[in-house]
Amino acid sequence: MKAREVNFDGLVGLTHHYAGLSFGNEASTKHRFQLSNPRLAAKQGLLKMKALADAGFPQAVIPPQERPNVAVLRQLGFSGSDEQVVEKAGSQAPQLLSAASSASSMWVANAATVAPSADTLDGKVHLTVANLNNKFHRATEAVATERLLRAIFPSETHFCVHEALPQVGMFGDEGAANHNRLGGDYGEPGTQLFIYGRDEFARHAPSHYPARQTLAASQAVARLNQVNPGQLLFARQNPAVIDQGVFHNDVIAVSNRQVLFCHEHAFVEQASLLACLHERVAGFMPLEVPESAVTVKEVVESYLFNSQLLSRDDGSMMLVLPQECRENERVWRYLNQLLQEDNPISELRVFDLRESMANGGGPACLRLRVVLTPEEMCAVNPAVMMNDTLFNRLNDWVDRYYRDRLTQADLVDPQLLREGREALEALSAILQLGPVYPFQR
Ligand SMILES: NCCC[C@H](NC(=O)CCC(=O)O)C(=O)O
Repeated sequence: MKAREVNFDGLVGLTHHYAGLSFGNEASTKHRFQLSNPRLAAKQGLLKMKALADAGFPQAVIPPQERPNVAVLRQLGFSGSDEQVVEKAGSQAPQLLSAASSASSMWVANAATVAPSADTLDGKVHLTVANLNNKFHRATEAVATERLLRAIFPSETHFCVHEALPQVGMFGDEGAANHNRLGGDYGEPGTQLFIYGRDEFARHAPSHYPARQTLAASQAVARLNQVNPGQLLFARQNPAVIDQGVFHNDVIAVSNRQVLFCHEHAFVEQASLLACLHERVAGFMPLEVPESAVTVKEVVESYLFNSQLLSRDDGSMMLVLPQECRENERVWRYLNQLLQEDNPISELRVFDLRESMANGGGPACLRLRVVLTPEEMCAVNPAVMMNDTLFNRLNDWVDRYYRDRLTQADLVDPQLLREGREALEALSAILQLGPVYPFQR
């Protein structure tokens, strides 16, 4: 039995809403204050998980975090009972209540950077939690993410979960969204390609939008994860595309095994990076999309590269795309042409993820890839693995607890806080997580 890639998808939380919190992420800015539908959002995500599990791709789920985050509001000076804290924040600083209520932990590609055991010096699977330092609402995820990952990967024989890097801009780290692994079979040592947008020492940075990932952070993550130094590469994302809304590398590139599917403007000195990958990766196959076929603007609108490239046993690959790709004529034409060409991609699969997409999160943002050997797989908390039973239970759970409309103004409702806690109490039992949530302690 060989190692397999397991996709862990974030389950959308009960307070999913559009607050325009992410400067540099154009979808977030564009949909600020629009009406959201948390129930639909959670169901759209669950349907993707179920469909991929049914198609034979190992699939698991990562639960949402407790929101509103009362502790962080207390840290900002709001006081009284939990309900009073929320009420005061809502009336005095609604934007802070929004940040403390964001369901952004759903985008688990930003939860951590993972190193499979085939790549590490101690032969364990390493996961370094991302500090998400660039955005306040996201930086508050790190502590709870660590706790959740420990509940999902409890075995210290097989797994090593590292706390996030220091919370400072110099070490801004956004996790797996800026990390690619290339190679042959999943269980063989791979080449880990870390992508950064900012190098504080060299003063490389875009001019308009922030670059969230730094080189210093990527290097620290590689050290913590004990990646064999011979398997490491660091490359810089093109600052011009960050300024066009490519706030994470997974908005402009996706890799799987020997394939790197990316735009021609994705990286600085792209030709030499690809030449280096040709030397390192046996059978390396770059699929570079030219600007003449799909512009960077169209990339950002359609999320073409925020797709999942999944391997079948016969070596062929399926590309999992958001429906926005089908709705863009030029993108869809390019994709159908790609299917005809000589490459492993043999199927396109489209999902409606509109609720998440409107905040800038596509199929790839919603999943964290973890390569596991059969033995490591057995050491994962089995209750998080997606199957018919879990799918039905989670759907019922969503029906029972989630609202179907939410605006920023609703966040102040103390009933939402109570609903959330009741729901997470039930969820932690379904997923056998133990008392992971702050209100349970
Ligand atoms: N990988 C996709 C991450 C999307 C996420 N969006 C947000 O947080 C938007 C939240 C809001 O604006 O309500 C981000 O930008 O980090």
